[in-house]
Amino acid sequence: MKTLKILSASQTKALDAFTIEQEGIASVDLMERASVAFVNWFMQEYFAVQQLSIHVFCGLGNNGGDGLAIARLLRQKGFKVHVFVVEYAKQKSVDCEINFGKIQEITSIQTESDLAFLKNIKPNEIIIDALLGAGVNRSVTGILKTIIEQINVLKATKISIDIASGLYMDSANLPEDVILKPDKTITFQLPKLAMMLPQNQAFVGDWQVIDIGLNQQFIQETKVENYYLTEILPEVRQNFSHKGTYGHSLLIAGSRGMMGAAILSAKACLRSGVGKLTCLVPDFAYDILQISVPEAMTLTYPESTHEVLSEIEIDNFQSIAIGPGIGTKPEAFELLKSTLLMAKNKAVVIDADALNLLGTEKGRALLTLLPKNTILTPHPKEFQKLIGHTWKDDFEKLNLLRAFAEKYEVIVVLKGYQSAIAMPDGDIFFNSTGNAGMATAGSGDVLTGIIVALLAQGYSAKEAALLGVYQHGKAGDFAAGNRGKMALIASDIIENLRW
Ligand SMILES: NC(=O)C1=CN([C@@H]2O[C@H](COP(=O)(O)OP(=O)(O)OC[C@H]3O[C@@H](n4cnc5c(N)ncnc54)[C@H](O)[C@@H]3O)[C@@H](O)[C@H]2O)[C@H](O)CC1
Ligand SMILES: [K+]
Repeated sequence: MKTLKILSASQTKALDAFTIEQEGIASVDLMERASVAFVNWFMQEYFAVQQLSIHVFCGLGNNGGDGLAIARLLRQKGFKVHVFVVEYAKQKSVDCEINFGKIQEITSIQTESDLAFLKNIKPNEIIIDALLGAGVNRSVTGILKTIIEQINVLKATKISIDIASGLYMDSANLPEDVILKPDKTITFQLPKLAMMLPQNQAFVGDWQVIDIGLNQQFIQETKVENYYLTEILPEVRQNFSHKGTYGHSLLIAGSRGMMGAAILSAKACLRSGVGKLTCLVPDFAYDILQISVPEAMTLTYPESTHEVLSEIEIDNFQSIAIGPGIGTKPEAFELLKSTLLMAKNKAVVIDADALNLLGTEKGRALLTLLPKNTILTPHPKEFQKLIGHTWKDDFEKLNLLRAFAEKYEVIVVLKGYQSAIAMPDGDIFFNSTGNAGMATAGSGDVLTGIIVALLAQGYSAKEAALLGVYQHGKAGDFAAGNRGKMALIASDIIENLRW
């Protein structure tokens, strides 16, 4: 498994300082290294547009220093670069001052009347935002606020250095804060927590990490609770294996009008390496299941009663998933309750309607029945129901997610772009795969099928959740590559699973 740690602002500062000390270099040399890394990225991306104007906006701290160094380096490469230094305070940081001294042709901006030139910036030109970086510690005001507001309405491509100016890297901004809205953020060394959260979408754009060679040992030894998951691969399948090696899943899914959910989950499960799958569905759906998913076995229960599970040999199964399409009628509640009572010590996945049922007054009383390390896969609305209230911002949502996983000793996959996967030990992993095409009916049912299959094969709950979410996203990315995000349907995710 490969991850990038997400450090806090103070840890990032300490990493910076440690690298400087350890390598015996001056901080301005680290600034140069970061700027060279940015320019190398920029050359690959924009080499073809060398004749276009680039407008670099610099503040007075080290982010501004980066901007000045980048402007100098881009000019050396032959780009047409205009440099603006916004004099919002009296003093520059030491390294900003040094880079200020190394560059000519700077436009100084002190008042709002200096901003008339902004309207001459054309839509096909590039703006580099080096006004404020990781050092931002208060709401932006005055001339900085005005210039950010005016840059935000320009159509030019905006690229933020390290982080958008005005955005806090590890805490919530005020709703009224003015923050630069970049098309891209090129961040140094490690991703920042702010970049993981939906509320910051407009202030992040597409983000990318560039390596500036900060000290790896320090990163390794730094304790964090947030990670960005960049890769996780399945284990190799053994030559002398048979279907018994890979476990037997029980999938409890489907109801009248929602059998598709059961079928999608079942197919995804079978495409994810499970040895055997049994689907438990209402009696009317027997033929539907048998015809749609011939690889699965089918058990049924009378649609109208909740006396469902008494005949099931629960010990035959290594993993159980419940939820997709089961509906929220009282019978479904009884089905969920009896499943949980039987499933002690089992590897369990809870999704969709099962989450909606748990998210009722009566349902929340069942939370203590969840076997340790149960995997719950809510989207934000379902999670809100589970905890019984909403949150004021995404940072609070993350704290609630962590607290819930710790309290009930479960794993919670909060679905969405960069899904957050919370572990019982308090760690949260953000997924790097997936795309907006996957925001479509049935996508979650597919994820449930994948995860329950991995559990049956003996992956730990943590591995199954991480591997399942990652590969689900990867399949979605292949699918989007084949036919575009808008055309993507949940079945395409199943078709594009590659293990
Ligand atoms: N990560 C690294 O190892 C490296 C980072 N570099 C760059 O350095 C910045 C962080 O620099 P810093 O000087 O700490 O902060 P800023 O430039 O973001 O802030 C400047 C200055 O402004 C003050 N300030 C904070 N908030 C406001 C505000 N709302 N309005 C006005 N002024 C504000 C604050 O007190 C600061 O003193 C990082 O992002 C990277 O771009 C290195 O160059 C390379 C190594
Ligand atoms: K910036």
